[in-house]
Amino acid sequence: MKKKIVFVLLTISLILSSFLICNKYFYFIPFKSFTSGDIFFVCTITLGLLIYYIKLDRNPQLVPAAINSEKNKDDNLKNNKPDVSFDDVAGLEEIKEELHEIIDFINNSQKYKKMGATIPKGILFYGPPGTGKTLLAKAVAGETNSSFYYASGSEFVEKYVGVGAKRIRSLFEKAKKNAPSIIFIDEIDAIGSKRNAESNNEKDQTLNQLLVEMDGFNKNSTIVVIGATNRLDLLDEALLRPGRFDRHMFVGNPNVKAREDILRVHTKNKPLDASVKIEEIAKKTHGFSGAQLANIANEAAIIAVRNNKEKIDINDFDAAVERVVAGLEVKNPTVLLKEKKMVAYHEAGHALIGKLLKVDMIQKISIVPRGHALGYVIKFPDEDRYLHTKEELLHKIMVLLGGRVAEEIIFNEITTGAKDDLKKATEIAEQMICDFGMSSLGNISIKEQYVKYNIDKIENEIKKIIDECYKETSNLMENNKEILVDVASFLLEKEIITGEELDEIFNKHNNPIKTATV
Ligand SMILES: Nc1ncnc2c1ncn2[C@@H]1O[C@H](COP(=O)(O)OP(=O)(O)OP(=O)(O)O)[C@@H](O)[C@H]1O
Ligand SMILES: [Zn+2]
Repeated sequence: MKKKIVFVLLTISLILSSFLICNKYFYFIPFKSFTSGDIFFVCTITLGLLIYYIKLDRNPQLVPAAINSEKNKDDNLKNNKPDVSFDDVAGLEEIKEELHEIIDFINNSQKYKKMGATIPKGILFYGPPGTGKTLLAKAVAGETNSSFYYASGSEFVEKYVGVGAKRIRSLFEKAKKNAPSIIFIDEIDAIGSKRNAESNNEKDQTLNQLLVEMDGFNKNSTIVVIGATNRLDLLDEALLRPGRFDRHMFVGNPNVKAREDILRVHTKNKPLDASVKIEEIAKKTHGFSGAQLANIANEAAIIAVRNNKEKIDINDFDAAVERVVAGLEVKNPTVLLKEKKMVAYHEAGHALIGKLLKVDMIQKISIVPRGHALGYVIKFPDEDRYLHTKEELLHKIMVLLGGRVAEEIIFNEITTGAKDDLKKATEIAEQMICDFGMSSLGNISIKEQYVKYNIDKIENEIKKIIDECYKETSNLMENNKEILVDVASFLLEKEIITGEELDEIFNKHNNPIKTATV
């Protein structure tokens, strides 16, 4: 507002001073009586207004644009009472159990207040993306008939000092007005990451404001703030202190039972053919997040519609899983014959080592290009595993190296196709050294901040592990070269090979030699 008034005054004085100058030097009529002193006076005022206007422009709280954008962002905060209950959240039983207490606090807050108990203010959900953190927060709001305010941490990150803090303030004001409320702040690490000497002032102010708000509320109104992050380790200690986000709940990827439940929730309203066995799909989707499973159910329905089917059958689900794993099938790919051969051997290399070392169950190998991949192996572990031995990790690395080793053994040439394999293999080796104490550096864990001081030693160790695995993989593959050739030839001809067909090829060769000594 202030800026607008200044702008109008500035415009008037600019017009007036231009008019007076023109009047003096070009002698328009009728204001010949103005003196140079008058002109100087008006010009000085104009200049003063101009300087004031420019200064105002640099002050963020008063910039119309900033206020405007804030308004828009506030409008994005969904002020509603979500129609989501715990029945919509599959799996995550322990978390739901813990949240029941919070729900009771909100639903019967007077009972607790009478006893002098304070209601928990902040809950932190952490874990990988797509695991249902937002869904859980909405369900808490749904179960307590609370207003739900969604905000993403990145919305508060602004260039101008004070804008983020102001936004936090207005978010809490709204929540208080409509209490009971659940405020959900996704990606809270965007504002709540550890403060250090290089921190920027704006982020610190925003975080401080959040802390102040959290310390101040709940005397009379019932508000629970739920934060979500993929990285708990990045958060500032101040945020995790008692009275703030002091309840931490890990929301992880679902196990086989939970995957089954999630698939059931998302196929509830879909017509399924008798061929669809949800528990089988759950077994084949190890490592998938809830969001990916929801996506699979939806994709399967879309594929069934495209094929003019009345019901969704197992083929639609298989195609949907494949699409989520490997991306869209590339129609009419222009892959050269030599490239195709390379890809066939590369994928056969992964499959051969995988089967020999019994790492995961191979469901399908394909050299039909999808997404960025020219070929791929779809596999799933026998069971959900939480512990891995050193040997198992080394075997995983060997399977990843299997593609490149096959290229080298057959073509005496290596390709760029192993890029992702090498990245994953290196990551496993690095974890073995820095997290699991499984290298010659000893039974130690190397914290992230100390990695840079030990980088040479770590790189040496990584190289040692990868080189050894590579050598073992080469030996294993040389010893079973015939199986490799058979699998690759089958792939070249048919482009796709199923788990059963792979078993048949293996069964033809009586004694695969499994001399991996790592
Ligand atoms: N446990 C679950 N039960 C049912 N559906 C789920 C579950 N987990 C995820 N989903 C589905 O996945 C979608 C995305 O999940 P959500 O947005 O809650 O994940 P998130 O953990 O908040 O992800 P991000 O960290 O990326 O924000 C949900 O809308 C829901 O359809
Ligand atoms: Zn590969």
